[in-house]
Amino acid sequence: MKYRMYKELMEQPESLKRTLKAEGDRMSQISNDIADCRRIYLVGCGSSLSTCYSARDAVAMNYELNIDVMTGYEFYYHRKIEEGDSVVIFTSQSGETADTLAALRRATDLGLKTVTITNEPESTMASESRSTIITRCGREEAILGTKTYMTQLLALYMILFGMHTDEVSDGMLSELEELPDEIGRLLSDTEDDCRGLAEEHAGEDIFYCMGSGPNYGLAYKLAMTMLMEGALKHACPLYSGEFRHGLIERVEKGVPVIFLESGFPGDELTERALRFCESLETRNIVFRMSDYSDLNSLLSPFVLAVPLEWFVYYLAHFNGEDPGSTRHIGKVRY
Ligand SMILES: N[C@@H]1[C@@H](O)[C@H](O)[C@@H](COP(=O)(O)O)O[C@@H]1O
Repeated sequence: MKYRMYKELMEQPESLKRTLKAEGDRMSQISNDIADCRRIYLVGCGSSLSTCYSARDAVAMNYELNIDVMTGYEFYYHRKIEEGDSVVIFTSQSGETADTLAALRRATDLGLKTVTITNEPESTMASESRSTIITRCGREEAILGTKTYMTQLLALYMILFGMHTDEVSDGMLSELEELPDEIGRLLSDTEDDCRGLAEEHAGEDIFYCMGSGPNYGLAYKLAMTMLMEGALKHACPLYSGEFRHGLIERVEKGVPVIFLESGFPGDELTERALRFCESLETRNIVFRMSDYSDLNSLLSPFVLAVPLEWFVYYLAHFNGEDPGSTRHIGKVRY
């Protein structure tokens, strides 16, 4: 049986391709416009917030930029927001989320440069923001965000790496162009294995999800939207380095822990946590970038998202749930 989300998953390569084509020039124009900004705020909620974490952490591994990530209401209520040479980049697939919209209005009141990355050209945020990037996904129904996640992340990487002119950014910008094909390949190559993995773990109630560097953002998305919203499972995200400050006391034989590993410096801690978990015989599920793609490891939040999407899709299926549906909150209204 195929749920509606299936089609949206399959549309990810085309959405990436269309977004690159239609918005590539505007993204590099924004990179130039904000190149001298002293501080960059990245603001979003849920799946959109996760793209902010990943982009910040990918950039931080290469450049010294002042980037703060905040949820919509955090930005709204934060007493001190640096004014002057600051830019606020908002991510909201609907362009209507109340939290993020409140933050946009505060940024506008403060006279800050604002950029909104959204999938809805007619949304309130698109009309109130100084600049906009429109991700070209067509309507997305799945609560957890699939193609809008991929394209938002693409836009953030394009803008933030595009602020630099050196080998790292040139390499990154050209590898981003390869993503549509790579994501297409992964969609067909990983479905069967991840379906099997989901069947094996269908009865679990909770998953701990950890990653380091740019994979933390993906671990956050995995727990908050993919597992909790999509598969209706309990889930908890954490930075790998935080393992020994809480979870270490809770892991025991049989507890499922998902590890995202991409060979980042911080993955030394991911590996250490994995070895500890192995010694306790927890149920470890490991997603390694090197098993899936030869692209730059900084692109692992795109690459690993695909097997995770299949895992979550089938986890919901084996529990009799529609992975794209919602019980309470509803897809943000348009
Ligand atoms: N249930 C949805 C999440 O899945 C989504 O990530 C978030 C942000 O939505 P948007 O990206 O439209 O601002 O809103 C709701 O909480």
